[in-house]
Amino acid sequence: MIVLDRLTKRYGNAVSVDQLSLTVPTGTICALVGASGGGKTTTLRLINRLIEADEGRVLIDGTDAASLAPVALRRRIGYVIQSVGLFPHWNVARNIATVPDLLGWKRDRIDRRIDELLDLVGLDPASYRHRRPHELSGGQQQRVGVARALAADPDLLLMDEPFGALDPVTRDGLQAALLDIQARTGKTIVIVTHDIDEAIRLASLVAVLDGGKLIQHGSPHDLLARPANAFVEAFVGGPRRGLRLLQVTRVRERADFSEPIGGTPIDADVTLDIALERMVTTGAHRLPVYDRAADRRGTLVLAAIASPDGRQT
Ligand SMILES: Nc1ncnc2c1ncn2[C@@H]1O[C@H](COP(=O)(O)OP(=O)(O)OP(=O)(O)O)[C@@H](O)[C@H]1O
Repeated sequence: MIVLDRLTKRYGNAVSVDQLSLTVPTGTICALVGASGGGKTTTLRLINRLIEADEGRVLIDGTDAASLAPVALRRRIGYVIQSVGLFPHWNVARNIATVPDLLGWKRDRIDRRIDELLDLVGLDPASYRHRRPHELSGGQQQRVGVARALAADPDLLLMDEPFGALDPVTRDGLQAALLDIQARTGKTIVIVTHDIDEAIRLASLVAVLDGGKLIQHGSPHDLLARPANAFVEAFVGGPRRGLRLLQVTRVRERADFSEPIGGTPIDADVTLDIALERMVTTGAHRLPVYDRAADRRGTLVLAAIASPDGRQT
């Protein structure tokens, strides 16, 4: 678990991060979002002490980060940035081995770890191990950046706009890869993004920052359903808030399990946007639903999707 406790950073008279308190439970992906200059990058850098706080503390599993030596901190926290920051004259393997080398791991352990990580991020070790960064696409470089950050098996991964510069298809693939890595490793991840759709897809906890202050935090559904103020409302949704709500609400929450109908069912675990898409493309106003977890069948009607509180009218 990571706890930010009244974290504050000033530059001259300007406050970049202002009394920021936030708890990120272990195994959670937390997205820091908000307008440009809101203090997202500064917060990330305060967590791994690339910059020092003027006030407040960062606790990593109960330990004050200020009490950890820099090498210990680097081992516990992986860091991925948009420009990747791979060393251009080192090959992929050596780039990934940066922190294990620093920690004095034995050669064969490092080699095993490099192959394991390349597999994890979806790059074939035999083809990519010896390439230099300029022989990789932007998306492949970003995958190597993630592998490097995970090399010493840190508890916490900090990612600053990691997929920001990539085309939508590559970005989509890397988001899926990150979700898969998180599911397999259970890492705690804090990611800065400008892209609210990325935050909604990846994070179970979204923190909205403005002027260095935490304006609201909660699940994507919380923020979309109950934005705390006009800033959050405009930021998380604007004219697409209703559509995004469909992306974070599951069919099971709106289906009626008392009256099943026949036909090929839709999975109760999929989100309402998928169900609506099926209704639009097939012209159906009701869909059969199957809830695998409870082995029950039901029905989803169009009116239940449109109703904000889930009641059918
Ligand atoms: N080294 C610095 N010296 C002076 N001011 C700084 C410094 N670093 C950041 N700031 C200021 O702190 C504020 C927060 O910056 P920060 O980079 O954390 O915002 P951000 O939310 O990450 O923005 P963006 O989305 O544009 O990357 C900004 O007003 C910025 O100008």
